[in-house]
Amino acid sequence: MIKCQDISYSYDGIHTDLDELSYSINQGEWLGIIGPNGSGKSTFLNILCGLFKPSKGNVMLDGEFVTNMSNKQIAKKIAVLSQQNSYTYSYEVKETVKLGRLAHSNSFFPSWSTIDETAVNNAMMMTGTEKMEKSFINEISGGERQRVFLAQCFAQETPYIFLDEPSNHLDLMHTIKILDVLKELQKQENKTIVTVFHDLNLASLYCDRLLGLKDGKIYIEGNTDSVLSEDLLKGLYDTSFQILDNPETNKKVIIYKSNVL
Ligand SMILES: Nc1ncnc2c1ncn2[C@@H]1O[C@H](COP(=O)(O)OP(=O)(O)OP(=O)(O)O)[C@@H](O)[C@H]1O
Repeated sequence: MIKCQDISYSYDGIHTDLDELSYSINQGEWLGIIGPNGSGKSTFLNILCGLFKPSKGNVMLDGEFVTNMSNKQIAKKIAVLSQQNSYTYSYEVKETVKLGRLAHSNSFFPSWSTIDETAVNNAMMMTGTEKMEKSFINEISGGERQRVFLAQCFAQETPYIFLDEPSNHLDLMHTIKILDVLKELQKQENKTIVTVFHDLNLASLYCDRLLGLKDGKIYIEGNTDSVLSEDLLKGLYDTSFQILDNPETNKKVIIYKSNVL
């Protein structure tokens, strides 16, 4: 379980980018974080996993203060896909996925076990990256690279998986394939998933609960169906939506509305 209490964050020490946010994420649930650009979604995610230290408040991960945990201790618990993954090096795809196993090595020069090899191969199968294992990551497409970084997260085999816009650059088939893999991991291995979503239909389909941020504060939160209401979404995004029920899936369908058509 992750519990954060009164966390605030400022990038420049002047403006408040997250404002006294308190929230809990339960074991085994899929939380979607939604909200307009600049509302604090990525900042919140980075604080939850210890990448950013809050200027105020604290985060507890399974009963321990994140700020008291080493990077390796956190990496054994949380795999993170950031919005912008850097690849200033030109590693091969499989070498890049293997970096996900560093969290589990106990020495500076880690030995490679069959457990590591299996984890990497499974992660590459899950993401459909196995056929490009010898390609260099600076010589593949944006969507292929996104799947490589997702594979790196899966290879880390952590109980928590945090993904900032996982469908970035992915075509529709790969979007569904990856999100289905995550749903299976949640159901079968009780993993806790936290994803930032801009596509509200994906949030509707996959998330158990939604947290809507606006101006660095919690604007709405609750189970997915209760958050996906026309009034609440209009207030969150300052634009209108139509919401229908899909009788086949029992999920809400969000119809985007143009202001000029
Ligand atoms: N590196 C930075 N330096 C200064 N301010 C930043 C930095 N990164 C983000 N901010 C500011 O912090 C606030 C929250 O940004 P954040 O990236 O968390 O928003 P977001 O909800 O993830 O946005 P998006 O949907 O555009 O990805 C914004 O006002 C943004 O301008």
